[in-house]
Amino acid sequence: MLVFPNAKLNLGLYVTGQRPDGFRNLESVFVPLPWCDALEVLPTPEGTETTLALTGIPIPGDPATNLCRRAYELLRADFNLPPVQLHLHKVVPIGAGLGGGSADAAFALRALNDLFQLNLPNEKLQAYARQLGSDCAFFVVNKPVFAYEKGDVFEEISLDLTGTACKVVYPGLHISTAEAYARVTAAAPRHDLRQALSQPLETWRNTVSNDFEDALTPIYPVLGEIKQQLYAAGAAYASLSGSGSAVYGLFPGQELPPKLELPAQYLVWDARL
Ligand SMILES: C[C@](O)(CO)[C@H](O)COP(=O)(O)OP(=O)(O)OC[C@H]1O[C@@H](n2ccc(N)nc2=O)[C@H](O)[C@@H]1O
Ligand SMILES: Nc1ncnc2c1ncn2[C@@H]1O[C@H](COP(=O)(O)OP(=O)(O)OP(=O)(O)O)[C@@H](O)[C@H]1O
Repeated sequence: MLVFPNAKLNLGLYVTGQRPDGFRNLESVFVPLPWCDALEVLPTPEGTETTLALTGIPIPGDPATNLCRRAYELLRADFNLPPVQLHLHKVVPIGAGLGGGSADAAFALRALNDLFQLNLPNEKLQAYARQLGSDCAFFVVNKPVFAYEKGDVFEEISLDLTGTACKVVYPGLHISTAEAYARVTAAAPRHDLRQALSQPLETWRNTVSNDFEDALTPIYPVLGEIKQQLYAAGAAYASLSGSGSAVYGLFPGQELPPKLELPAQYLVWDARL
């Protein structure tokens, strides 16, 4: 079975409080971004080892702790799954705030559920996904949502950005999520995100913000420079995604986003949502 785990964008993000479990509460709107990895899951005969082949962008850390493998181990513990061959081709940048690793985990759960006909409903898959990371549960249903608590409890919203031209710029900075959270002071949300995002996209610039952007831009000025370039090129809205370092711009009404003069080592994704 071959699946294509996609990334996500955060439209606004407020870190709203400290939780007893050490995590933070947040409020954010998540939307799918069709920048994708590829993940193949094949059953192998009993008696063989489960394997994980990794190609594409190198993933830091021990492959034994790769989120695809952890997703498999989680289900195997409960469902006595046969061994599998996993092959992850990594395309979405890491430490980018795009949820790429989380998507790999959630798509692995979904693929194993389908392949072995486990018939787990989305609520059960989300419960497994939450054990693998706060962002993972979003990718089970993979539709725009207002997310709260750890970013893993959702309320449906009617927000349709389909067809909107979008540019995502990854400047090659790997910002660890834990480091980013450590730099943000929790506070009450400045706006009701659902209300702000129901207004025309051109108004979001004044109402929709990301607390990580405010905390990280003084340390990594390049984030502010990219955002300024996106606005100068005609973006109606531009922001850091999640805890960065990817910065995106939305260009409604345009076929494709304009070209930007950017250093050759930056990764750029240009397409329509
Ligand atoms: C920044 C976001 O991408 C916004 O969508 C997410 O909140 C990050 O989610 P994630 O990458 O799945 O994060 P996790 O793997 O669950 O946690 C990584 C680290 O981020 C911090 N963390 C994460 C989520 C959260 N609600 N509060 C936190 O404080 C914790 O220090 C944790 O050890
Ligand atoms: N399949 C995977 N893809 C990417 N990173 C993975 C994967 N499996 C495990 N990891 C680990 O997760 C770390 C990336 O997590 P981090 O939260 O810093 O970045 P991120 O891109 O914002 O994460 P996420 O993609 O989960 O939102 C990597 O350094 C790597 O060690």
